[in-house]
Amino acid sequence: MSASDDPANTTQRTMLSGGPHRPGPRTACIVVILGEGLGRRIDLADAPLLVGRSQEADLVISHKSVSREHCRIWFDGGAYRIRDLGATNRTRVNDLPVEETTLVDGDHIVVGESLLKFIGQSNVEARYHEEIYQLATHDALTDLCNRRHFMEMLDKEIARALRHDRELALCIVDVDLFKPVNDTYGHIAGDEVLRHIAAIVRQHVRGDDIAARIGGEEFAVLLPEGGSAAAQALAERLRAAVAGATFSPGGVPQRITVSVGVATLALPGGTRSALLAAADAALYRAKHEGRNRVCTTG
Ligand SMILES: Nc1nc2c(ncn2[C@@H]2O[C@H](COP(=O)(O)OP(=O)(O)OP(=O)(O)O)[C@@H](O)[C@H]2O)c(=O)[nH]1
Repeated sequence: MSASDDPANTTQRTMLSGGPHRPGPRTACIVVILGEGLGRRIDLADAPLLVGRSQEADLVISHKSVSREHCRIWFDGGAYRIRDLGATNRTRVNDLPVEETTLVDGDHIVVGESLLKFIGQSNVEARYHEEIYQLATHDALTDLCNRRHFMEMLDKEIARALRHDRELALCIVDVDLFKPVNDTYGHIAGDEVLRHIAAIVRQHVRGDDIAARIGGEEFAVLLPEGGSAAAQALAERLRAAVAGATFSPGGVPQRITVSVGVATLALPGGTRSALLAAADAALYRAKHEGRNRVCTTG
C-alpha cells in the first residue's frame, strides 16, 4: 500500500493490451521524436500551435534549452508554416535556423534539445507514433495512465497549481486484502478484478481528472483545480461504487473494497513528494481504521 516515489516498490505485470483506443490522426501532426516530451503527438488543427516551455503553450517542452514561447505553427490556408518567436536557441528546420518557413511532410524541427517531426498527413507513420506513445504512457492491464506518465503529469499540474495559486487534490485508491483474492482465485482472476476496478475509476472521473494505475493494486486520481471537498466526494463515490459492485473472481461472488487516501497540495510551496506522502499517510490511516473507507490529510 505504499505510494512512495520509487518505481521499484511497485509490482506491475506485463499483459497484452487490446491496443491503443484513441482514434487515429485526422490530418497533419507534430511528433516529438527525441528529447524532452519524447513520443508526444499533437494534431494540427486550424488554430495556431504554440510550442514552448510555458505551461500556456499548446506543446509544452519543459526544458531549459527551450524558450517560454519558442515557435508557432499555423495553417495559412494552403500549407502549414512555422515561425521562430525570437527563441534564444533559434528554431531549426532540417538543421537550418529559420525565421519563418513552410513545413513539408517529414521536416525535422529542432526546438532546444528536442527534435520534432512534422507529419503532413494521416499515414501509417503517424499511427505508429501514436501506438508507441500509447504503449509508453498507458498501463497494459487497465489502459489507465501508467505510473511514469502519471508522475510527469503530476509534476506539471503541481507547477501550474503553484503558479496560479490553484487547488490540486490527489486520491490514492488501494484495493483491500487483495493478496487473499490472488491466493484463492489466482492471478488471472485477480487481474480481472483490477480491470473491473479500473473501469469503475474511469466511470467516476471527470474530463480534467487524471486517473492512473500507479502500483500493482494501487490507483490514483488527480483533480486539477480540485479542493479537498471535491476529492473526498469523488473518493467516497468510488469507494461506494466498488463496495456495491459484483465481483466474481473464479466465478465465485466476492465482496471487494478499497481504501482511499486524499490529500491536497500545500499552497504555496507544496512538492510532489509532500503531496504523495500526505495521501499515503491518509491511506495508511484508512487501512488501520478498518479499510473500506476514505481518510484525508491536509
Ligand atoms: N493479479 C494481480 N495481482 C497483483 C498485481 N500487482 C500486484 N498484485 C498483488 O497485489 C497484492 C498486494 O498485497 P498486499 O500489498 O500484501 O496488500 P493487500 O493484501 O491488498 O492488503 P491491504 O493493502 O493491507 O489491504 C499481492 O498479492 C500482489 O501479488 C497484478 O498486476 N495482478
